[in-house]
Amino acid sequence: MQPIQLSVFSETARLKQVVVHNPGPEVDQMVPGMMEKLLFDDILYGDLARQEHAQFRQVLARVADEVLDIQDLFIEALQDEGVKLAFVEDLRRLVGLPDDTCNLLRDMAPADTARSVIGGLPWDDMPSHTHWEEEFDYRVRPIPNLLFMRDPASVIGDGYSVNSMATWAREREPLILSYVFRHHPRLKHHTEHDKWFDQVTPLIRGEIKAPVSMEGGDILVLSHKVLAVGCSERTQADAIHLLAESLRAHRAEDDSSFDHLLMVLMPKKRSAMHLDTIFTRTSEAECLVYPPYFVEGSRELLNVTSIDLRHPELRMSTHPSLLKALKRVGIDLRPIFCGGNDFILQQREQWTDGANAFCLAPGVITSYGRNLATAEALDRAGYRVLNAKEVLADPALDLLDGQKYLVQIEAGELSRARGGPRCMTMPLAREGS
Ligand SMILES: NC(=O)NCCC[C@H](N)C(=O)O
Repeated sequence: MQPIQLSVFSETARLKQVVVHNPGPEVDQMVPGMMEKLLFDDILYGDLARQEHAQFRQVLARVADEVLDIQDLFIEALQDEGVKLAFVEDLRRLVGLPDDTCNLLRDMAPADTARSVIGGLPWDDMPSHTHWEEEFDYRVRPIPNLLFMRDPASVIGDGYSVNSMATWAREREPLILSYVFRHHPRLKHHTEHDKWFDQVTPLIRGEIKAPVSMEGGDILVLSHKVLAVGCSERTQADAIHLLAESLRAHRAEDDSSFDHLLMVLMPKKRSAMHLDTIFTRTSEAECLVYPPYFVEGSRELLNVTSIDLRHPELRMSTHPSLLKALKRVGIDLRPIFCGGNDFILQQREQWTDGANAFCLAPGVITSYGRNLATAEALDRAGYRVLNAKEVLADPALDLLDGQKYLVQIEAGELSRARGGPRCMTMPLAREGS
């Protein structure tokens, strides 16, 4: 197996390896009484969600070298019996599983352990009439949000972060990612030195009681030198400071690392749960934005605190907006409006992840097809708008021919889980970095 060198110094450079997760049985088990606690806005029609996700993966594969599923990587990591036993023990410490459940997970083949941890494991005698309202009684509960691979871990430059989730529903996901980074045959050459952030390991060891939260949707690697991180409903300022400290310490050893971390002060609300729900980069010169938060003159403009990572002591400055702060560090982006110029469509399409495009290569993005006003705005900005079916039916179409493209994917089901295309991906490596 060819080792994978972590390398993400850009939001736009051509994708090499990217990790996703096809929504499995974990989404089929959801009943209305579970939705709110499990952070979905509806129950999904699983088969259709899987068809949509398959189309999404095929679009990614038109440009990326490899599109990997986290479940496969997890199974491959668990092939080592010692790793499997250690994982079950850490899961027990993290969430307090009873002994007989741990024994079951230990005795399973790796694929079954992984399937149970992700898809859930009911009690043998679970009554078929169970009415889920408040109680969540599974032997091992399902983790349907793993579909949003962006959030539980992040590759930042040539290192990674094991994130810590703000909600109970997602607390198990980073442990899976931590095991994949540390034990997968293609990734395990990376050491602790390459890990920027991890609250999960100290929590399991009893070294900390309450982790500070940070989720990957808030982390954008905008260049070799600049990161933007949302201080949001899901990511706490203390976590961002820990990340900044870690990057700064690394920089002291090797000055090729990041110079600036721009902390975007976000409203604490579900519609803008992560920075990537309101701002994504689409090309070297452009970004998609939810206008009220980024456009000069708006009363809701988001302020930015810039942390200078080049100095041993903490140096911070404040800026009125992200676009201005970026300009000061040499990144001059033209905003394209999610929802176009109509303020009702801006709100509607932001809610359905119109601002959450995923970049496959500079100027080549994929987004949800339902956001028509956003597509029109991209069309006006010179993006050739195609639907995924047309693209996939035409093998001669070269998305890397130098034009700008928006490939619209079908996502009537996926969008009900309240996350968009960028949320569904975790790049491991992009080109040229
Ligand atoms: N980066 C993202 O914005 N991820 C979307 C996560 C959606 C998921 N249902 C959640 O609420 O965590």
